[in-house]
Amino acid sequence: MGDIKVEGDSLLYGDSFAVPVEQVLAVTSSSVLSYAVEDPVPSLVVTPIDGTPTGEEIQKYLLPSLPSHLDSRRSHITVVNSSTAGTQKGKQVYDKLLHPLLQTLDIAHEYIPTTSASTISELGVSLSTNEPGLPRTIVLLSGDTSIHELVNSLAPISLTQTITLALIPTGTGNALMTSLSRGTITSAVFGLLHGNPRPLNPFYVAFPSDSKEVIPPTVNNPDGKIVALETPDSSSGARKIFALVVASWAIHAALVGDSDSPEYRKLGNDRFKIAAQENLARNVAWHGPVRYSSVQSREEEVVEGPHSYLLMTSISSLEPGFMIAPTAEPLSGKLEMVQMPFLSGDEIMRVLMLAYQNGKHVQEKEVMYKEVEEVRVTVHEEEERMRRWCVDGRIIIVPNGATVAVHKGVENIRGWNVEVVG
Ligand SMILES: Nc1ncnc2c1ncn2[C@@H]1O[C@H](COP(=O)(O)OP(=O)(O)OP(=O)(O)O)[C@@H](O)[C@H]1O
Repeated sequence: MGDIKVEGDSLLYGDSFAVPVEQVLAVTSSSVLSYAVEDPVPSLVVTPIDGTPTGEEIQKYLLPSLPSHLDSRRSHITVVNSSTAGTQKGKQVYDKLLHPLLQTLDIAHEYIPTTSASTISELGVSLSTNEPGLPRTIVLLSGDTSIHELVNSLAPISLTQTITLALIPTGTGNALMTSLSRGTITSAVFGLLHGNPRPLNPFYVAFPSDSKEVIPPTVNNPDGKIVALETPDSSSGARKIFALVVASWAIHAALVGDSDSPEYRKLGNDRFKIAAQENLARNVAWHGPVRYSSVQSREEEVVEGPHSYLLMTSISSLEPGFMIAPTAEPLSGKLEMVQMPFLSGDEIMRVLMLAYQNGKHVQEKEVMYKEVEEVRVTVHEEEERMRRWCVDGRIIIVPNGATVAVHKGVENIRGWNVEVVG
């Protein structure tokens, strides 16, 4: 028996123990749940207590009852581990931290480790064919690509259902969770326990029905392939892809596309850098009018081009330090557009390097930076490589003369309300 309280940087329980507060995950009526810093993943530590929480500072750690999304009587909880994500530590995160945590809190759940590149999409599809029952909570141990795949595999439904996603960043990039200040595994687990679900509000890109998708090389298919672009609502005309991070055309899409091609893959980790250098050295311009309605004016304006750079995003930093859209607010539904006219490779590089200085590039006269409702681009390019778009890393090729529309965030995804807890 004794008081349990926060003093300075420690959580104290009588004379028995002290835990650094940043390692505390939760204080329940019978235990302190914290983690031990271990390589390569933290592990759960459960310390039984029989004391009274005291003081204001301890409030944020208290877990008097389970939130609805973690209460297995009120939600169907599935943990999915994207096995190949990042450095493949998802299984250890589950074994050492998440599974013991869920067990200690008596949270019944199913566990699905991915066994192929289609496991996540299959889960997404199955959600609409299952009888509607309890609301679904999906804890996803993954990077951004898996989140994109899950959201984009949801089939249309007529009666709205809600899915709560709890994202634990085990991928290479983790741009979405980093932008939500939950970029570490333990901060995300803290968010899972104490955070409230908020709408994901993904923006979307509508491609014409005769667009194609580049499927990157895999072990079984080392050359990759190009297929017709299909989405779950393909029958209704335009192909809508929901985006969590980025949609781009021009040099950004070109270098992402090149770096994923079989030739560049052989270059290993340097491939993105080399693709960037080579694209900058080409000094080519992309042609086609960019029509946009800014939130400020709400009227359609046109930039005729030619262009070097066009990127739309809902998050501020695509990678740590690279602040491409300084005023972006993740989950807000807001969409920012960054455009540059045709510039030399050296100029593009100079301007983009300013993004590493807290997004200073937006003050340059060459950069157009706007919060937009919608951007419509009509692509006029003969060469296929100039008609490539990038959506969250996927490469889509549009026909010459096609118009691509990028629309700000929406709450409803083909009938689904997808929320993120954190
Ligand atoms: N067992 C598996 N075999 C083949 N592909 C898999 C398997 N498990 C997952 N995948 C695929 O690998 C990709 C992993 O993407 P994920 O976003 O989780 O990690 P990442 O690519 O390392 O991170 P980021 O997208 O943030 O850079 C997804 O496309 C997923 O479907």
